[in-house]
Parts: sequence; C-alpha cells; structure tokens
Amino acid sequence: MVRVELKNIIKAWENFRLEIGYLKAKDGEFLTLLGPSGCGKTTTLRMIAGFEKPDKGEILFNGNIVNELPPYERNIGIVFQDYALFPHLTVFDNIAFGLEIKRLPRDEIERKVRWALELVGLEELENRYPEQLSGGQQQRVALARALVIEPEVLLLDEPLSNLDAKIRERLRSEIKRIQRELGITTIYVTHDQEEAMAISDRIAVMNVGHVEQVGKPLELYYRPKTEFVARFLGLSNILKLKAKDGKACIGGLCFDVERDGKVRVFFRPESVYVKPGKMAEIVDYELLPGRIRLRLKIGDELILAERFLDELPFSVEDLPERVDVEVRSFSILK
Ligand SMILES: Nc1ncnc2c1ncn2[C@@H]1O[C@H](COP(=O)(O)OP(=O)(O)OP(=O)(O)O)[C@@H](O)[C@H]1O
Repeated sequence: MVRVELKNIIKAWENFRLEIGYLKAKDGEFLTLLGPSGCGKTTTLRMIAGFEKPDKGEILFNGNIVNELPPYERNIGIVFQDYALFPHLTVFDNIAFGLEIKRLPRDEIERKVRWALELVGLEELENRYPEQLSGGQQQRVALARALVIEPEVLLLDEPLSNLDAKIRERLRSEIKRIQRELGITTIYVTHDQEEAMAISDRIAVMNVGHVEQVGKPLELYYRPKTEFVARFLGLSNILKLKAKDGKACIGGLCFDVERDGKVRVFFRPESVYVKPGKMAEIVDYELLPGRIRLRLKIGDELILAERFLDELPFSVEDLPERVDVEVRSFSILK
C-alpha cells in the first residue's frame, strides 16, 4: 500500500496558478478532490500520475520523491471520464492490454483478466466490443483495465460524469466496494458534492488554485471552516453576529462562541429544531419528499430549518405562526 503526499506544490500557467502546501492520501485511503470547474483538480491528479510536472515542490509515494518518474513507472491505475477504450479490441483484450505490454505469460494474463472481469461484474461480456456496451459497462471495463495491473494507487478523474443518474449511483457504490476490498489508495476527482460525500473517506475541497479544507465528509459538512466550503457542500445558514462575553445572540437564539467581536456563525437547516413558541416567525415553507423546509425570521435575519415531517411537533395543516428555535450543531467560520 502507498501513501501519497504533495508538498509545497506550485504549478502555474499564464492564467492559472495552483498552490498546495500539503496534501496527503493515507495508505488505503479514498481521498476525493472536490471543487468547481477550473479549480485545479485535474491538474493535481495529472501531477500525481506524472503526466504533468510541478514547477516547484515534491510528490512523494511512501516518502520517496517521484517527480522524475514517468507515469508507467509509478505503479498507478487511471480511469478517465471518457472511457478511452480501444474500439477494435474486445473487453477481454482491452483489459489484457497492459499485461501484454508487460509480456506476462498467457496463462497469467488469462487468470488476471478473469479476476478483474469478476471484480467489476463483466464475466459474461468478455467477447463484446466497446460499441456493443452501455456507458456504465464501458466504464467498468476501464476500471478493470486500471485494476488488472494491480496498481498501488488508483486515480479516477470524474469517472461517472458521462453516465445517467441511476447508473452513476450504482457504479459509485461499486467503486467504493472494490476500493475497500482491495484496500488500494485512491484519489478521485469530482465536482459533485453528493458523490464526494457518498464515496470518500476524506475530501479535499478545492477553490481556484488551492485546497480550502480537508476532512471527513460529515466533518466538512457540519463544521466547515470557510464560507466557500459551507456553501459548496449544501444549504447553509450564515449569521453575521457580534459576540459579547463569549456569546453571540439574535432574537433570543444564542451561540456559545467563546470569543468576542464579529463572528460568522454557520449551521445547516437540518440542525435547526423547532417547537411552538415565540422566537421566530414562520415566513413561508416548502414541502419536500418526507420533509418540510421552513423559512424563519429571527431578529432581522432569515434562516432555513429543515425537518422530517414525522418528527415535527405540529402538523403541516396546522403550522403555528411562531416557533422557538434550537440549533444543535454549528461552527464559526474564518
Ligand atoms: N496545459 C495547460 N495550459 C494552460 N492552462 C491549463 C492547462 N491545463 C489546465 N489549465 C488551466 O488550469 C486551470 C485548472 O484546470 P483543471 O483542469 O485542473 O481544473 P478542474 O478543477 O479539473 O476543472 P474541470 O472540472 O473543469 O476539469 C484551468 O483554468 C485551465 O484552463
């Protein structure tokens, strides 16, 4: 297994500069680079793969600098967004290709390809050509082809973005299963926050040219450090308040912020609990499958609350005009 580290990386083009002070994928970890289009995810992955050289800084595998190693000497498997299969080769031969280049004996190639076919559930389709496969099946072939060489690091660049929603969900849980089964260090690029939350051990959220925050999915979701991370991962409440004696209050709702002066208090709509009372006015609401999203006015600010219908302390037909509000999880933004 391999630990991948990036240290003091700088990569600049005319109109873009990427700087990463330190980033690590631990042994066997599933690390996702998540961020909007153009923030530098692919460039980061390409440097790890060896297709691109950093202007400055080091890329290390298990503590050894690999900057000068070409991709084929880094022991990596790569899956791209466009499956990039050979159209004139069968599924079997597409997967066998990398092993044939290594001139492995025929029976070993057979054995390894069958193992990879089984891993991705394509045993029945080994004689088909890529054009005879669905997008999801083609991406499975690409995955099998990346894994058959038994790489120490698996790199995936938006592997699911050309597939429709249902297949995407199925394939993502399969990628996760295979990754766990093999315990292979994996670095995954996506701009889809739900996908990143579902699949990752840890996520590095990137914003133009840098990493904003690294953490476990729920840690980033509930305790983002910056407004960018908060907003990128979902619906946010952000209140700009003035704290005194360690408390920041608005309309009777107080947060223990353990500092004084201006603070930005962040919380998710799901962290807001309501019950009949006086603190906030229900301005309007929206029904979602099984849930209700309430817009509340507290002091002179609007906040969102989201609750499952079956845990509301009143019925939707009989919403009170005002409610008391409790926020059970919040963080202070930088
Ligand atoms: N070879 C290159 N020459 C010049 N600029 C480049 C080159 N490769 C990438 N860039 C620029 O670097 C920036 C980051 O690109 P990159 O592909 O890493 O972003 P990304 O986060 O992966 O975006 P996307 O999700 O759209 O692929 C972009 O502004 C891009 O135009």
